[in-house]
Amino acid sequence: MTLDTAPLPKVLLHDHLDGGVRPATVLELARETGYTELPADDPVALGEWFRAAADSGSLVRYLETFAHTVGVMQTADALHRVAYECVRDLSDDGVVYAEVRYAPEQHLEQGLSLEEVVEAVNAGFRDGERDAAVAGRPIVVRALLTAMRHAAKSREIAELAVRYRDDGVGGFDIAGAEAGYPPTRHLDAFEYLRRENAHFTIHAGEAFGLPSIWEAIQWCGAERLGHGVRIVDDIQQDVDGRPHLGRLAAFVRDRRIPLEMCPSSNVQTGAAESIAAHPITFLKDLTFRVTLNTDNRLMSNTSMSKEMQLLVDEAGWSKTDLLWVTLNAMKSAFLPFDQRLRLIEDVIKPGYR
Ligand SMILES: O=c1[nH]cnc2c1ncn2[C@H]1C[C@H](O)[C@@H](CO)O1
Ligand SMILES: [Zn+2]
Repeated sequence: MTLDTAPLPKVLLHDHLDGGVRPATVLELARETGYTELPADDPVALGEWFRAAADSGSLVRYLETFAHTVGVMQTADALHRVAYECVRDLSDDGVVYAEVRYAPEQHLEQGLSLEEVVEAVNAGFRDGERDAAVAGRPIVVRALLTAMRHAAKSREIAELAVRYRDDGVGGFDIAGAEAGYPPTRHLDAFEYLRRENAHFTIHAGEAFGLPSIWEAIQWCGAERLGHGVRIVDDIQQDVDGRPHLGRLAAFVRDRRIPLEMCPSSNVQTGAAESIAAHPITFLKDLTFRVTLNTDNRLMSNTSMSKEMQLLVDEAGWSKTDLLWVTLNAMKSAFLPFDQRLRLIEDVIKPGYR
């Protein structure tokens, strides 16, 4: 029997605002804001350009494509529009809770302050939530503020995340090229966040392996891992195929550290060979706290429904597996416990019955 993933309630913890802009919106904003660098001039061709360019097998080249979305997201109106459309697109896809991240420091080119960036995005999220509810597809959205790991603004962005924590911001993250930029470069930001009882996740174990995951958890105190796929390097299989977890993998599983896994993105950057061979299935079978995510809907031409469908069609996932990752994600959200529980009992479980 085929399984239609479209109607299932979904929870999304790892989605980049600047990686999910509609192609038609990129074109319109480029026209409005005078951005002249776009590599195509119709929405279909532009969408295809992003997907193909991101299909590079390298995280560094994959990240180069963001110049064109960040380039058109430099005004309050543009940020509001992109945030609003993001919420509407996610809710139309059946997402009931989402954490959407972006790097405020990348949106200052035309004179916005960090606060103005956050407030424009927040306003777009709130308007999107309101209209989605009116349309009968309620969704809760929180922002995660990202600092770029090659830059030196992480402490400032961490303070920004704390300042807005009661106003739509769920937590903090670091992203960007991983090799050469270990998370401990930003230890100061993470220590500050811990003292402030604030939430944070770290992109780790995507383009670089176990040392990055180990630093993120044991030095920086990450609550969740962005990707974390390379944790499989710490799991050996004996001749009978029985898995043996190393100390770090065992720690990640025993502590229930959530892995924000993004299968299509990983195939594009070369972190996984295929959807069928993606470690998410192996780790799910080993009962790691796996979650399923989109990463960049534009660059991967994907959605939560598509990521779910790919796992069903190419990796043998069942509806029970999809419910499991959805509950894992809701349990791991940077949202107060009572609100998580309410979404689980009132929305997610009924939606899978
Ligand atoms: O998968 C990723 N790994 C590391 N960095 C990423 C990934 N996807 C997006 N980014 C970067 C590029 C964006 O401009 C930035 C903020 O969303 O985060
Ligand atoms: Zn990411």
